[in-house]
Amino acid sequence: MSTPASTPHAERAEPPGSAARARGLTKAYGSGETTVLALDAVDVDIARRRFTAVMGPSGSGKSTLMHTLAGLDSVSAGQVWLGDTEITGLKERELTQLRRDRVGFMFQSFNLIPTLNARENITLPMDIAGKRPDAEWLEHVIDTLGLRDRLRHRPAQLSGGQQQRVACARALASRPELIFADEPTGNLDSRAGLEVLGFLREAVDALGQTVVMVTHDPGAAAHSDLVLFLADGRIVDEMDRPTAEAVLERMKRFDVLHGAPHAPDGAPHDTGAAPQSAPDEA
Ligand SMILES: Nc1ncnc2c1ncn2[C@@H]1O[C@H](COP(=O)(O)OP(=O)(O)OP(=O)(O)O)[C@@H](O)[C@H]1O
Repeated sequence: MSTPASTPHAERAEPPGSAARARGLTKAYGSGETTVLALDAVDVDIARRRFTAVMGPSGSGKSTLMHTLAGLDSVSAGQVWLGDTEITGLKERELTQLRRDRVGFMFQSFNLIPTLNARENITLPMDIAGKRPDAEWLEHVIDTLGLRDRLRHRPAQLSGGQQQRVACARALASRPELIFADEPTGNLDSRAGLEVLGFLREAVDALGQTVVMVTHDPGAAAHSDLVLFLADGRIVDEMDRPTAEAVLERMKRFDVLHGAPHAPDGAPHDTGAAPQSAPDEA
């Protein structure tokens, strides 16, 4: 692993401020009586070079928040900026180009191409865009993710964790301003999951990237710098320097509020926590 001082990134000065920002971000699905308000006037700032986790009960709007911040989904009202560029109102073509240039994505399914080897998968988005990778940066990402001796392997010849590392390298390869990760450890065993979280952490600490991760796992959220908690389409709380225990306790308060019909073992949680009258409004 490289130290921050030795990275090519370290010399690159970035403007301070937010990597992404939203004001009054509202997303409604459907119309009339069947309208679902997935996001309800959300204000959020995603700080540069930080690892932000997004948590909340099922249906609270986590994926919708990520998709609208990334410009993958339109908004019903409000404004979204990626860096200094307001993306709400951009035409689809401009948006596609902006996403391609400035955003990296990691999803639960790695979406690797089976017939391409690891290196080809990593550079595929840039190849499609007709862009040449920054060679120094690419080699640095490959070494940081420990993929040097796996570059000629095809996905089927790699473990799940290695495949996810390739997906991580692919998200980093174009040196995006912002990486969105949706449940990136969801399909992995705990060891491989920890590896991926370590690499996302490394991407922030050593490579100076900005990461936003949606997760259901308090242990995964504990790798972040800041956890945003969503409930019913609103950011209702946040936690700096989270621990798994503190995040779990906070999540249990949602269970109390929502009746927790589906704990992992099929039984409601016995939280022992006092019911809250209302979540803390941020
Ligand atoms: N395409 C859609 N059409 C209609 N309703 C939708 C659509 N996508 C999401 N919703 C609704 O919007 C709300 C927020 O959904 P979202 O997927 O953002 O929640 P989430 O917190 O990511 O949930 P989970 O943890 O279960 O993945 C939910 O009530 C959901 O049913």
